[in-house]
Amino acid sequence: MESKSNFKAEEEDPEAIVWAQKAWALLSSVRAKSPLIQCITNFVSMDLMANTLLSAGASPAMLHSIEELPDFTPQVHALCVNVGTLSADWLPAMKVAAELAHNSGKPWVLDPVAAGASGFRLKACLELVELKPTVIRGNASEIIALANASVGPTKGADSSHESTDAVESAKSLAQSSGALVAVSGAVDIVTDGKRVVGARNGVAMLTKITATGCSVTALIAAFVAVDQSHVLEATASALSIFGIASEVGMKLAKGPASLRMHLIDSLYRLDEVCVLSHVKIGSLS
Ligand SMILES: Nc1ncnc2c1ncn2[C@@H]1O[C@H](COP(=O)(O)OP(=O)(O)O)[C@@H](O)[C@H]1O
Ligand SMILES: Cc1ncsc1CCOP(=O)(O)O
Ligand SMILES: [Mg+2]
Repeated sequence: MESKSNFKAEEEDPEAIVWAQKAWALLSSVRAKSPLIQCITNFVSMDLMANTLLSAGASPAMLHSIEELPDFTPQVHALCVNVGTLSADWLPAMKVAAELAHNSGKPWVLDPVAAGASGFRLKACLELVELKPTVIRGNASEIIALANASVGPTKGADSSHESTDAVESAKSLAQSSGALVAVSGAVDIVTDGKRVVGARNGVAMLTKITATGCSVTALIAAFVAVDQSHVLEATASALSIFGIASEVGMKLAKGPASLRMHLIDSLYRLDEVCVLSHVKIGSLS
């Protein structure tokens, strides 16, 4: 473990140390407050998403029955809606939950999985965007499809673009929707339509584990839940913290399956020295 005395970021880049301190403060706040995060998500991601939230200190509830929403959703600290295994019978509950969260002043985060894969999915995602998500987090292809409102050649849940290809799409989607938009990739990009911030943590092998994108979206919901007034900072910090957990986990992993395990263990064990010395967040504009 590095010692704080070896840490030179403060002398080298004052902005970097401010970001690192923010990320640590937000992770500490999630651990202290243990926000309740409702997840309406796909069948593939339920396990990893719930375990990601638990290892970060949050409290997950994978609850999607429309009959329960009026009682439950107003009580949560944030909502995560993910359309990964969308079917027509799930969409009404997603919309009702989004409206309940919005009307209760609770943040909600949209993951538009494979938004451009079909007309049905694109229309559903655009209708959800109308319901005022606090954050939209997708890969580059998903954000480009949403910003252009277009179905196109697709790799399904995976991206066929680099995150840097999607900066203008992300800015325009943020401006048109009022949401903070995050594009994941080798560089995670976060924009409110004016500011653009990049987070450069993470390992490429995350793309070989299904549902890591879904899980980092839920982690964003937990970070925004504990600091609703700084959505951009909370989103960039969640992306960076998840990336750091993967970097630490990668040192012990032999491949995707063991990285999945070490990712969760590392997220649970991250300490201040590790976070302060690993955060790589900075302005891109
Ligand atoms: N080339 C890469 N290098 C490092 N981290 C990456 C890379 N690609 C994606 N990631 C990370 O993997 C996680 C999932 O992102 P991504 O694969 O883009 O989402 P999705 O699974 O929704 O397509 C994010 O934490 C992201 O930062
Ligand atoms: C493979 C797959 N198919 C439908 S949802 C899903 C999981 C996608 O997870 P992620 O977007 O995090 O890779
Ligand atoms: Mg995804």
